[in-house]
Amino acid sequence: MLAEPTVIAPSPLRPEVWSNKRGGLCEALDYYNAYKGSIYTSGRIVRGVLLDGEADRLDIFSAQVIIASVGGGRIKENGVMVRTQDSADNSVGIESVFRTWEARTPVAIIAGKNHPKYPCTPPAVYAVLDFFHITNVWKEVELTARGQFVKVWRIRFEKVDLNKISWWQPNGLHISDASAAPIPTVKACDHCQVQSVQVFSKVWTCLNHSCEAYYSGLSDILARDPSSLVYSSAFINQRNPNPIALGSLPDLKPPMPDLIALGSHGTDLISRRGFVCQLCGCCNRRVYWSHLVCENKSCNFTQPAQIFPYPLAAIDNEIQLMGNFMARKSTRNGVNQNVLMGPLYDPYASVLNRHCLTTMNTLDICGYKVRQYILPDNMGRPIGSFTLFISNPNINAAVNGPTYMFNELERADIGLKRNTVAGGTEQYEGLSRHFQQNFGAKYKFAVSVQSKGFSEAHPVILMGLQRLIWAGKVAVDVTTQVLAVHAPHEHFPPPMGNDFNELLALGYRESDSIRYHDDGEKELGPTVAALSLGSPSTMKFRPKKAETGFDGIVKRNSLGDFDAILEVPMKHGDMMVMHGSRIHGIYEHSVEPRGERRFSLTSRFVDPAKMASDEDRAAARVNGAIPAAAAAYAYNGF
Ligand SMILES: O=C(O)CCC(=O)C(=O)O
Ligand SMILES: [Fe+2]
Repeated sequence: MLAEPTVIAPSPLRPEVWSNKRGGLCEALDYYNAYKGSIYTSGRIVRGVLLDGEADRLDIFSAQVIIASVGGGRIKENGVMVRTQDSADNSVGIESVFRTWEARTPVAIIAGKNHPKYPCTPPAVYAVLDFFHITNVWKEVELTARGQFVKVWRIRFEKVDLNKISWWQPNGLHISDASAAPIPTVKACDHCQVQSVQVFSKVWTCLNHSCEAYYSGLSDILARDPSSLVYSSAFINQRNPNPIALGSLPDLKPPMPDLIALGSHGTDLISRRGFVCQLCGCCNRRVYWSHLVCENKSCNFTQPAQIFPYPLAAIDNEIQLMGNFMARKSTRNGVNQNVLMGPLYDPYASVLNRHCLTTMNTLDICGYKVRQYILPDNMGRPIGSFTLFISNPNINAAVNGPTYMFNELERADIGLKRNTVAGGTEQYEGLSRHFQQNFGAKYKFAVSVQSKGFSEAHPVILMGLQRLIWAGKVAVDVTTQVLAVHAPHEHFPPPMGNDFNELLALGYRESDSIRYHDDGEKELGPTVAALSLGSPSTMKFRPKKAETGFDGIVKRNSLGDFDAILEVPMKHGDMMVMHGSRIHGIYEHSVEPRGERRFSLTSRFVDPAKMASDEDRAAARVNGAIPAAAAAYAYNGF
């Protein structure tokens, strides 16, 4: 049983580093990047340990010594986690603990607010204590709340810097001179000859759990009164020689990264890390594209992010690499091998399932190479089209063209931010990987995205909107004509109908991507168009898992998901149009940027008549109205 929490006073000292969000720790601290579990390892060495509600009766949380348990299966019983199994000797966690003990490297310890032995009022959900070194690791027998005996690993940590007052217990026992500390009894076992320290107050026992004499002398106490087993004060108060030079410790409170010195251009991985606020110590995630903002509501730290222009030569290089990747893939998939397939020969896609994609079309429209793929249902009936407008250097370099738009978006702050993913509490709140800002009518994406009216949008948004309206209409016209000749069918979607009244701007940094999803929200018109700016990406389609009609036509992977049936590159200046609402019932799509700075502008028609509230309808009318200023950017392909 865990001890009843007692009323404890706040400490007069504050932690240097803290967070109310697990994601804040993980994004800001190199020594704790684990979203799950209590141990963070890298290179198979423990860098950080998080101690929270799952503490045991014998765990110790004192000013300079921490004793914690690791491993063992637990289940939740009456709201409390109860151990049900012995801790394994060969788990990755315990092996890393032994390796760390041997390597004598520092371990940062973080206290969670639910630790039952917190010696002061927890100042935050998570508060970093300090760096510790491991002094002992041993296996103990513990009586669980279920009345079962299980074996658990215990680790004794000692603070590295014994001269620093511990904020969590400033009045606790601080021993600064190891030679002044008591020395616990150490004895060799008569049976196995292995030396064990006397950990318990009552009696010495052999702690070698593979020895027959393990726990000898304790079985009586365990059977009669296990709660009388407590640690010996000499064992707790001992101070071991510190193996770590203070000057070699990493920063407990890392400084703001010097991105210029690191050679960062501003959207690479090194620049995406969160940061520890130098004013208040809060661990922050990188939430905004163009700013660093402290997430502590009572702190006002904010700083513009350093994002330098991304050279077009770098984008060309990324296109080259993507081309190599896709060529290898298309050779493997046989996409370009089988010339006999005639009209299905496609030198562009790296995945193309010929049994699935029955019609394909290549056209020249206003300088764009336009490729169209018809998507079928599982009976082979066309349900929609995917049209790609492939741009070229002339189109990209034109006045108000893609290169101008890209450069403007690099400089402007259009409000891009990561939004919270539904479901989590504040403590475990998840953020989308990429950055978003919606314009026009409200669009409920997987996450709820803030929306601005087109009248307050940056001119680039209006330029994008005009281009997408043009591409949408052309793609729908081509689809209609092609199908009237080749595959007239009642299942095919109706024409576009309404102009777009919504535009979602997305920003992707290095290694961001958007996982498989559909754009099938019920309020949406049948057409979705997107303009790609900057780094290239690949877009994939696959039938949804439940579409069993595709079995035998499309392979499934080990998770049971279908393989992609189509994968195409989208490069700087390219546009794509998905037409046909049923596409989103049957298929899902994903986008994987293959470079370090990409913006996409996607437009849809969100039908006010299908919105949930009058308020949303009114907002859609106001925000979705295209302002007169947009006329300056009207686009007809040239
Ligand atoms: O980034 C893109 O090009 C498309 C993103 C997408 O699929 C979406 O916004 O739904
Ligand atoms: Fe999408």
